[in-house]
Amino acid sequence: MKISLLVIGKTDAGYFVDAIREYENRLGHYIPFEMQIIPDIKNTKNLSEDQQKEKEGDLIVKNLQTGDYIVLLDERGKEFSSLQFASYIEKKTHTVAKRLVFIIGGPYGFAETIYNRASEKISLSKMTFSHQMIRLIFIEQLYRAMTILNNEPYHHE
Ligand SMILES: C[S@@+](CC[C@H](N)C(=O)[O-])C[C@H]1O[C@@H](n2cnc3c(N)ncnc32)[C@H](O)[C@@H]1O
Repeated sequence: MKISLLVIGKTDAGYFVDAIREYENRLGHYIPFEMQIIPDIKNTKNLSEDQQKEKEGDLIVKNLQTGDYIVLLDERGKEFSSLQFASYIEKKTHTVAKRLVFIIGGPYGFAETIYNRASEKISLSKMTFSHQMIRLIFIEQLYRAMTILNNEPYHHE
């Protein structure tokens, strides 16, 4: 199984870029992982929120592959502890043959078509984070999960 994180827009703040790269590199020692970046939509001023979400949705769909298992990161999704998330990932390694694809929405979230396409929604907190910040929080949690599954002394309860 390969894990993909599909995101909209380049990470522009340098402090996020460095931290995300650090955790991406660490993750690569445990599991095939890629962050796929979909370019930002241009001229969003002329679009309604729904139109922007739909355009982003079309681009998301273009980046999906047959057989992908799709999980949306969404503040209204299911919440896990870090131990529960580790066990969730472990189970997915037995059931997902190809790509486990996590998707982070744009500034207004996801279009209805993307909600319909996904198998699950996961929340990292009831609070809302910026689409840039949630990348780092998610990648760190994924790394934490891999260290838990490998009995390494990163996570402490
Ligand atoms: C600025 S938020 C969009 C918030 C928007 N109001 C909504 O209803 O989705 C951008 C993206 O970051 C992700 N995100 C933000 N907070 C999150 C959280 N607590 N848990 C999981 N994903 C989150 C989601 O993918 C969301 O679509």
